[in-house]
Amino acid sequence: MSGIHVEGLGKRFGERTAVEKLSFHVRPGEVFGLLGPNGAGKTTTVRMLTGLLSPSEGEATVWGHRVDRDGESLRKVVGLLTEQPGLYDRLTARENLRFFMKLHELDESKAWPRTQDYLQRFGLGGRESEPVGGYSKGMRQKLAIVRTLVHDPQVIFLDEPTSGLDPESARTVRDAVAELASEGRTIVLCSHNLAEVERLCERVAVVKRTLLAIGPVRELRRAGQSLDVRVEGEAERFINVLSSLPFAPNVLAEGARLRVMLADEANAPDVVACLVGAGARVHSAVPAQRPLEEVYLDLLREGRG
Ligand SMILES: Nc1ncnc2c1ncn2[C@@H]1O[C@H](COP(=O)(O)OP(=O)(O)OP(=O)(O)O)[C@@H](O)[C@H]1O
Repeated sequence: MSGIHVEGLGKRFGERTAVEKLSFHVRPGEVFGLLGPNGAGKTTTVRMLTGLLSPSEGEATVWGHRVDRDGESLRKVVGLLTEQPGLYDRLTARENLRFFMKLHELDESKAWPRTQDYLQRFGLGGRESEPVGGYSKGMRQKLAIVRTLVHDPQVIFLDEPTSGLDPESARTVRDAVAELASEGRTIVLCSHNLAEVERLCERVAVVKRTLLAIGPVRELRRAGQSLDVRVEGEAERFINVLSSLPFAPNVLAEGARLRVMLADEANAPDVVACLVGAGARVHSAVPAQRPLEEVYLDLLREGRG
């Protein structure tokens, strides 16, 4: 069974419940975003899914390996980039990578060419013999990602992979993430950078101890949709007629544009018909997606308590 299957997963630390009744699936080759505020249980979830913590309840399989009992085989198929890169400053990049190859009991003659290919792609080619202590933050992060790939894992968990990177390095890392997914690997991305999540992830789960929402980014952004309408002349004069529609939408006007908030997208044609009936010349009417950040903050507000 490929991909990730999580069913009713939970973790308690003494009196504190860090994760509760979490269920979701991640498909092979998918980049899946795990979002949530500080302390929401993302790291705890990732630690359970990589075999570092045992769940208090529920079940999960990662690429067919049960997280609660197949620890050894699980570690062969998962790669984990934690917030702290965990590299040895006094060792060179090559020595660091060799060390992790040994930990994974890999045949270095096979693992090294593949690893070197990633070093090249990440712009670290030719710097392998330098001590990591002299690397910039971006170089360290990229090396840390290469380190998570030494054993050619099918599933990769990335915790804040671009935090602290300059825009150019962040972009290299993002391109690399997309490329890893295109190779058929499954990627779980924990990030507070919603623009990055929007760019990379097909689907996201928003968690706060438990699951608040899950779905394709596009669909989440469509929830509570609004319609952007461009009319001829000042749009303000149509506010009253639209507000008196039976479903009483909230309407904002700015110049020739109207933003009409709709609870149900099926009402969009009624809005256009009403405007035309009131004498408006409608140039365009397009559904507007809300920024993921707005959707996310609303979900957290609703899920409070
Ligand atoms: N080993 C532990 N012992 C006790 N409590 C813990 C332990 N690990 C995590 N917790 C608690 O579990 C909750 C979830 O923490 P977790 O680190 O999983 O959140 P997070 O979503 O990763 O947060 P952040 O975005 O800040 O990294 C927090 O209340 C945290 O204090």
